[in-house]
Amino acid sequence: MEDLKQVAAKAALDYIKPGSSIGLGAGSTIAHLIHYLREEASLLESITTVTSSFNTQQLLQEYGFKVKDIASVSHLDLYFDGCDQFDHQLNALKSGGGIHTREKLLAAMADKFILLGDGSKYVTQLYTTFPIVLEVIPEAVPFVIKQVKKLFSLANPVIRLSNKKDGAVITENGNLLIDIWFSAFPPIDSINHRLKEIPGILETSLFYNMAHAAIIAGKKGVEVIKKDPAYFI
Ligand SMILES: O=C(CO)[C@H](O)[C@H](O)COP(=O)(O)O
Repeated sequence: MEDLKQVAAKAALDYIKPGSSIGLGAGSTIAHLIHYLREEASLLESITTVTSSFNTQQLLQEYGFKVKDIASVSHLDLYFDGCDQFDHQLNALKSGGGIHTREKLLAAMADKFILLGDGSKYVTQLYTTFPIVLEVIPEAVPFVIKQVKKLFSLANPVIRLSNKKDGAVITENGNLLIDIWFSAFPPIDSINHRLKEIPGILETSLFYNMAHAAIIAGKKGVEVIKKDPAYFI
């Protein structure tokens, strides 16, 4: 059977011009895109890449792409990333990877932020099957948990634990992750503002009003969904 993530990744190639600066996120769809980019000699040699993901960085380096450090970049032509799910307004949850702070940084510096995935990721509205994740400085964890419970009666905030070692997951920035499980989401246009008023929270995994377009592959083929129909990608 055809791998739809692979189909979406191949379609993304049409939007990448030689010489451009490209940000790449995490996951299997992005890995497929990198495989396709490698097959295009004019792109492999000319594009500059930067990534939010350790695994993606390993792949890019193995294939000989030019990879810049995030700290040396303030602008990107394009940022491609997968997600756990996204809605009709292109609001996305990027909760699984635990690297959303870096992902959001790269998404924010790109002229065009394009989500990639198979059709299963596209939902009418975001479901609570995924948590909203907070990256939190270690000293603030008990305070943040208390404040989240006060702010949202339907929230269950839990520290993300590692299943590969004893203890909590520690992010690349030396912080902890708090998964907030909701039985129902509060209005999503207010969630980020409300959470980010709590001192100690670095970033949330809700990418609200950030993506410009999404390329998804389903049984009926590839669909490009644009936030603004007049938007050119
Ligand atoms: O947002 C993410 C994690 O938080 C990843 O981009 C997403 O999980 C990748 O998914 P896939 O492997 O289906 O491309």
